[in-house]
Amino acid sequence: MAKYLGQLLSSLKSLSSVPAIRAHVALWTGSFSSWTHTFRSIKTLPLPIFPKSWDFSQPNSSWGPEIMQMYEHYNSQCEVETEEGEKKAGPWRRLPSYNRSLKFATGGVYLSKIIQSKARLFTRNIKEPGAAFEYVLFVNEAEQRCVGIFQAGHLLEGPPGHVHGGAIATMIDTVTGTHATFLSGPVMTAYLNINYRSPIPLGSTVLIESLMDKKEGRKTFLLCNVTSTDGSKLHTETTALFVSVSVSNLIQKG
Ligand SMILES: CCCCC/C=C\C/C=C\C/C=C\C/C=C\CCCC(=O)SCCNC(=O)CCNC(=O)[C@H](O)C(C)(C)COP(=O)(O)OP(=O)(O)OC[C@H]1O[C@@H](n2cnc3c(N)ncnc32)[C@H](O)[C@@H]1OP(=O)(O)O
Repeated sequence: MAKYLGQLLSSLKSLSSVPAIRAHVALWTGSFSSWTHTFRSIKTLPLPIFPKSWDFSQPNSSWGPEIMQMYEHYNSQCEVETEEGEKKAGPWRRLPSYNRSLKFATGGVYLSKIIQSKARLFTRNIKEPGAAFEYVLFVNEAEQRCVGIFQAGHLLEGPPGHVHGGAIATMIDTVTGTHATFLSGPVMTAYLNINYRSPIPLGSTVLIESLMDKKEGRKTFLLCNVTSTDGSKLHTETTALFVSVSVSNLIQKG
């Protein structure tokens, strides 16, 4: 087990220099900037994972005008132009999103003994575009903020015509969990304290904003609001705690 885990982690680290998957890998291996700094010198690498994986955080035909408008708003701030007309990274970064975990480590080592080959990320396992969770996440490192733009599909109904509270909690966990991982490396949700203030109409798009509250040792505390996209309507307020974990302990427990 230790041997496989070592291969997995070294594979994750090396993949940090492949731009298309850098953000995804960083979520599993620690803070983005520290890894890019450490592995900046690696130029050519094998591509053992996600060779054909679909990045679900890009627009599809089911996206309505509201989610598209919000997507454009943040995406346009991912790359900005200097006064000299040169392009450079902007304050926001779009996070890619895949429906599966690692399958192969460097050198083609098959990881099915560690990660079930049929495992799929809960929010990305319904194939019909627009039917369930349509969302995209952006992170702002300087401001320690993360936002999710979420369009709720018809399969997420709870109260008639409105989104199920569990589906809302899932999206809050997704945004805050990703944010906490970005800030602190591998974490587990210890609690989500959610106050539901007003229902979310099915089919609508909402903004999920996660803010860093404080860090105390292994504990990362976050605040998260779900609002209408113009900010005029508050749907939920959440306080969340994530606890840093060692990946090897987690796998051994499982
Ligand atoms: C390798 C993990 C990778 C996780 C990856 C996460 C995100 C990945 C990013 C991108 C992937 C894409 C999407 C992600 C989408 C969603 C993210 C999902 C995240 C989850 O959905 S994850 C599943 C639900 N989650 C659980 O299944 C946790 C079950 N649970 C446990 O596994 C343990 O319970 C644990 C680990 C939480 C702590 O256990 P432990 O033994 O490591 O540490 P310990 O108990 O000593 O606590 C240390 C200090 O935290 C305080 N503390 C602990 N719990 C507290 C509580 N509830 N309230 C107040 N304080 C609490 C203690 O009081 C102490 O505080 P102090 O140090 O001050 O004394």
